[in-house]
Amino acid sequence: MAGLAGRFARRWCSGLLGSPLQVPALGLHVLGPAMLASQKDFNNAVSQVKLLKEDPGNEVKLKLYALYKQATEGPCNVPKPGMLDFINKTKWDAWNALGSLSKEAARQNYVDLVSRLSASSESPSPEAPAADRKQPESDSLVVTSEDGITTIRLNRPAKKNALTTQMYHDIIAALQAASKDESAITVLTGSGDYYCSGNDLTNFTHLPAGGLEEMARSAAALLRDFVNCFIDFPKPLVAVVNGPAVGISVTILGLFDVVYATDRASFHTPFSHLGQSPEGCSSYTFPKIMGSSKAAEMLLFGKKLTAQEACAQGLVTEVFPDGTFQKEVWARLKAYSKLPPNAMRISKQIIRNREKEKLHAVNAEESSVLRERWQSDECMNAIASFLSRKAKL
Ligand SMILES: CCCCC/C=C/CC(=O)SCCNC(=O)CCNC(=O)[C@H](O)C(C)(C)COP(=O)(O)OP(=O)(O)OC[C@H]1O[C@@H](n2cnc3c(N)ncnc32)[C@H](O)[C@@H]1OP(=O)(O)O
Repeated sequence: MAGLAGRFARRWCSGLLGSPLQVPALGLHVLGPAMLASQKDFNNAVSQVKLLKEDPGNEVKLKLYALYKQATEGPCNVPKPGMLDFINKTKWDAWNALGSLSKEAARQNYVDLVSRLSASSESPSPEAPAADRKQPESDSLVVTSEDGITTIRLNRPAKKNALTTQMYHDIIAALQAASKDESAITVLTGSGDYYCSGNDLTNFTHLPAGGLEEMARSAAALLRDFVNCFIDFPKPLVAVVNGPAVGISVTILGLFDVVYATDRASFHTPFSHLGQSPEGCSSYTFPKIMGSSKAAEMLLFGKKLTAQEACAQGLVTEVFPDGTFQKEVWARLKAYSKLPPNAMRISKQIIRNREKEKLHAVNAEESSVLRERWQSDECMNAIASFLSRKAKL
């Protein structure tokens, strides 16, 4: 069996390497004619592929192959190979998946992909920023791609990774980019001793010209967009909870596929203490995950769970000793990231899709209730109290 698999792998690789290489069906650029790559750029890219220092892997080679065919011959125009002709059928599927993409757009996507591959194979950093991704506006978020994993890291350790308004925008952009990049898995984690202390409470102190009402309106709109990105995220989404988690960083865990936590982590949703109400679809996901009374204890009374308790309630997938947490979790994720990405994406779709409509409705309702809450005396007093250092949760 192993011999057969080895022969298959060798044939598969040489089959692809023998052909000019190529983009994801996802992430194809739709560009105006003025921005498209010339034939010369394309020819250069075809030559460049042969000079790549590292083997880009079969997935990428397949993309290169499909884009090359589309760019040179147009939409797939040959009969589908038989079921048992694995290699040619896979190549045909990849080409056929490009549908009616124009030759010019395929050429551009091929050139872009090769340029990303060349840049990453020249990068000296073991955890290089994804070359095709616009980096976040501030240093408070760091996005990297390596080994088939895109990692979105909250990077404000001095403030326990509290989420500023800019960070919400940057996370939205990072998730949108990750949904289209070549990684198989996306991870959210934190720098320093905390995973995240939730919404930065000073966000509420930057009052716009329209006053409190306008602040609440725009925060509710941003919250809704932010949570929608998690609901719609198409690839496996993993939380690597490296320390305590508070507020919205806890509630959105119900929208992740897998949650790994250090035994130092805790999970705290002190909404009533803050005069606020649940968000991140937790009013729906938490009762489903842990039952209504356990969910009520967390969401109404702000009961803080230890990592072990959160795991027993089903909010956390697995807890690791803090000393080996990073090593164990990343080794496991690297192994998972080698699994066929399309199979994982499709399986996630089957698991999640029937819930999506419901989750969007819940998100809309929670955001609208919070819009009112943020204008309440209870909420204003709690935030003033935190800011004046009278209260710590
Ligand atoms: C678009 C808008 C969407 C809004 C969505 C709504 C979400 C709801 C929520 O997320 S509710 C949860 C809000 N979070 C909190 O209430 C946590 C507040 N923080 C604390 O209680 C504590 O800081 C702590 C328990 C997280 C950590 O305590 P510790 O004693 O270990 O550390 P410090 O308090 O000294 O914190 C270090 C500095 O970090 C600042 N900081 C921590 N968390 C926040 C935060 N959420 N908002 C603002 N600032 C925060 C803290 O003030 C310290 O700053 P300093 O060094 O300048 O004093």
